[in-house]
Amino acid sequence: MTQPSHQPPRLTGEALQAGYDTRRVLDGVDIAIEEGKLTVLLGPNGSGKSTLLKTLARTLTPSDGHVYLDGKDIHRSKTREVAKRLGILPQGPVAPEGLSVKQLVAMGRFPHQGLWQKNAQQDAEAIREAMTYTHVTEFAERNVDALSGGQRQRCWIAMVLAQQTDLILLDEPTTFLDLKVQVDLLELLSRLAHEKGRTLLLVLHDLNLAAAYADQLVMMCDGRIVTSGAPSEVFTAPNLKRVFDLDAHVIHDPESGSPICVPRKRNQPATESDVLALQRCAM
Ligand SMILES: Nc1ncnc2c1ncn2[C@@H]1O[C@H](COP(=O)(O)OP(=O)(O)OP(=O)(O)O)[C@@H](O)[C@H]1O
Repeated sequence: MTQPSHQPPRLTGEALQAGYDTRRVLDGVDIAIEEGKLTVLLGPNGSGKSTLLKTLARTLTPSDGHVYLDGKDIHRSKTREVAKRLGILPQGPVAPEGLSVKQLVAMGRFPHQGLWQKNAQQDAEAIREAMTYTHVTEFAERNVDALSGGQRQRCWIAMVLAQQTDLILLDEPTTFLDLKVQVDLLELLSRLAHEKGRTLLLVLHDLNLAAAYADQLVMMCDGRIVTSGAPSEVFTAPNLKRVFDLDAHVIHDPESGSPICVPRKRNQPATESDVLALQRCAM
């Protein structure tokens, strides 16, 4: 895939407070996304991962604090200027009705197309590459809304890749994908970071895939960052308990050394209310 032409971007958030109407979600978040690395945000449902991603990507304005992209306040920067540096795939995107896959992927090129300035050849090449990388070329002419959840997800990722930004933020990109495709996607994203120098920030729910592919893990709970660092440092049983309230053993993959969490079976005897709940399910 074409090499980005700029220096790797530096994205930082300082003392971020953000939320929705009167509801505060982020409560004083400081974060620096490492350049040319793959960083994964982990945390339980509702802990503020998407809110942080949106705030860093400029789609949500913080009530306090700042986000800096290459030293410049992102919320004071122009949309097109930011879109040339940063691409985001939000959670559960919806395509306009009747759009073909190729048209969707082509939407990723908008920051590169001025009113008077178009580079059709460069656009076509970026679209072709992104579709090849995500294995959606065979669907090119089909309507996005006629694809399966996993096929559609790959098309959205192709759109973000076609944008050819140095910084890529993806909110739960592996949703709907079967395990093999999840692994393929994470391999691709990892290559983009390590071979092409792109900076990636992902929200993932699969703890073991996150630990296997992330260079950096950022663990969140209740709108705050609890801990962050290399998986070998922070993917520990005490941290999993602290962040997810999960009782688990952490073992290590004999080949790669990556930490793996194995939830501990409780083996508790069924209570009266468990039996009643099972009976209700059987009715
Ligand atoms: N548009 C919104 N309006 C109001 N509240 C919202 C909105 N989006 C999220 N929230 C609330 O903000 C809190 C944090 O949500 P957020 O989506 O950031 O969490 P998350 O960690 O990404 O969760 P999940 O893993 O379930 O996707 C939650 O309590 C959620 O209900």
